[in-house]
Amino acid sequence: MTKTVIIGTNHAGLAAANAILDNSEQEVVMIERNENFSYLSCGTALWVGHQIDSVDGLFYTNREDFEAKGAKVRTQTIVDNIDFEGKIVHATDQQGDKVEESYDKLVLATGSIPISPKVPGRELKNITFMKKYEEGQNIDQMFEHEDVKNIAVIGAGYIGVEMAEAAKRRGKNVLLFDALDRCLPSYYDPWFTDDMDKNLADHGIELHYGELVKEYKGSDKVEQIVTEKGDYDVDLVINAIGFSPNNQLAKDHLELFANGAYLVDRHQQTSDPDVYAVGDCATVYSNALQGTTYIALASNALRTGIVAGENIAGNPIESPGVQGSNGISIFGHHMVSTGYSVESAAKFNLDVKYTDIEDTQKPEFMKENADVKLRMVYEASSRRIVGAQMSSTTSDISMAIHMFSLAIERQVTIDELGMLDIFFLPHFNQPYNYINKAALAAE
Ligand SMILES: Cc1cc2nc3c(=O)[nH]c(=O)nc-3n(C[C@H](O)[C@H](O)[C@H](O)COP(=O)(O)OP(=O)(O)OC[C@H]3O[C@@H](n4cnc5c(N)ncnc54)[C@H](O)[C@@H]3O)c2cc1C
Ligand SMILES: NC(=O)c1ccc[n+]([C@@H]2O[C@H](COP(=O)([O-])OP(=O)(O)OC[C@H]3O[C@@H](n4cnc5c(N)ncnc54)[C@H](O)[C@@H]3O)[C@@H](O)[C@H]2O)c1
Repeated sequence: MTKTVIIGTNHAGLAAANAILDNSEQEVVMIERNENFSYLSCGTALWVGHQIDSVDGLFYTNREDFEAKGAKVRTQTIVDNIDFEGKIVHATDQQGDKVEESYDKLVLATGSIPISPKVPGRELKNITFMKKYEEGQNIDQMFEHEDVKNIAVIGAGYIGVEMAEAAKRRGKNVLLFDALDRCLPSYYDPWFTDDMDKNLADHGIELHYGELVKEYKGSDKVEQIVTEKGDYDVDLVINAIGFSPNNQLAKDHLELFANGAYLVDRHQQTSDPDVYAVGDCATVYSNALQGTTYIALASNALRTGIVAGENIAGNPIESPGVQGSNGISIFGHHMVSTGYSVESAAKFNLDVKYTDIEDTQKPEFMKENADVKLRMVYEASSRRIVGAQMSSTTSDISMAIHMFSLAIERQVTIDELGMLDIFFLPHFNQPYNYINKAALAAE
């Protein structure tokens, strides 16, 4: 019987385990450093910001679910190294005992590690990342203390903006720093982020953009951060300047992408045919770019896990690739995007054009309506869609972004969207939908 060892059992590893266990009779061993399974860090800001009542719903499965399907589960066990020649995983369990597991197939699902700003003072207390459940617990507890007043969030990407909102909702003074001149620069063009920055400022968040932290100061705990532009008193610092792939176990054995991620094919197979890599530790195929890239998202982790698991179970499916679709909702301001913005396309040497529209979802005579802002980005030569960004201050318009995700995957052109059959009913839509209008107006 084929034996598969899965290292790392968060979203990607769990998806791979389910796919193998549900589709074959194979032996599966799951090894995880943490005690808990399946923590949805995506919900941390909602929990810590007291927008949901309890953290319990942020765990969607547990070890018993996998043991019931026949898997051997080792939690609180750290994999120390792998003998790729002898096909043996070496680990240490909670008691400090050495553990060995042989394998026929290996799945690396070791995820990502938050990047630490390399500045003096970063070892001081009250400086934290926001990735693990325990870090969320710690931040939540610190927010309880009245003397923890000033919170600095470093990095105005997804985690930073969400944690800034959470801290503000808990009544803190929030200072949000980013190296670049606006929030969410990797996902949206300024036409969208200008609105989000105004939203953040209107809710009392102090924006410090284009301002790099040079030092953290304090005797035991952090007391001040020093940037090129000033010194600021702080009681807690949350670092959120991005992730890097956790490639520690196989970086000397496998082919790597430019940022260190395990390079995989469309079956999630690495340069060692018996080793698969999934989720944040691996590359993805981008349909917008039509090439390999790195995008750390839970949604990619789940899909890549399924692909690897199905292949190991004997069903040789290929990944359709990803668009990196994502979304954010801050104080009721909703933004969603897929593929590339105009700015990010330039970084990847894609020559693009774009078409914009600001409209309402429904005809003006409808009492309840939604404002919609849309930018569609298309390749200049082929006119295929390579990105879309949308926002609304009133309504959940997120479902439309999934259509753009499919359009990118299937290489639909901007001209095809002009004539796309979008139905009309005043309750839902205008006779000319905003997608049709913007596509017809494209240069
Ligand atoms: C605050 C926050 C909010 C987020 N919000 C969203 C969101 O809204 N939408 C979205 O799509 N994505 C979101 N993400 C990103 C998403 O959480 C990650 O992309 C996702 O967790 C990746 O899953 P993974 O299983 O590949 O890796 P990870 O979640 O990093 O899991 C890797 C696992 O491997 C284990 N491991 C590592 N090394 C070893 C070892 N040597 N031995 C044993 N075990 C090991 C770790 O303990 C861990 O459990 C968010 C992330 C954060 C931090
Ligand atoms: N809603 C969502 O889909 C969601 C939510 C949270 C996290 N995530 C994912 O998790 C991953 C990690 O999120 P993240 O917010 O850490 O990364 P991110 O890439 O979204 O943002 C990092 C930010 O840090 C800034 N930065 C980089 N170096 C800096 C420095 N030295 N000083 C100041 N600013 C600096 C960047 O300009 C960027 O704005 C991402 O892949 C993200 O997409 C997604």
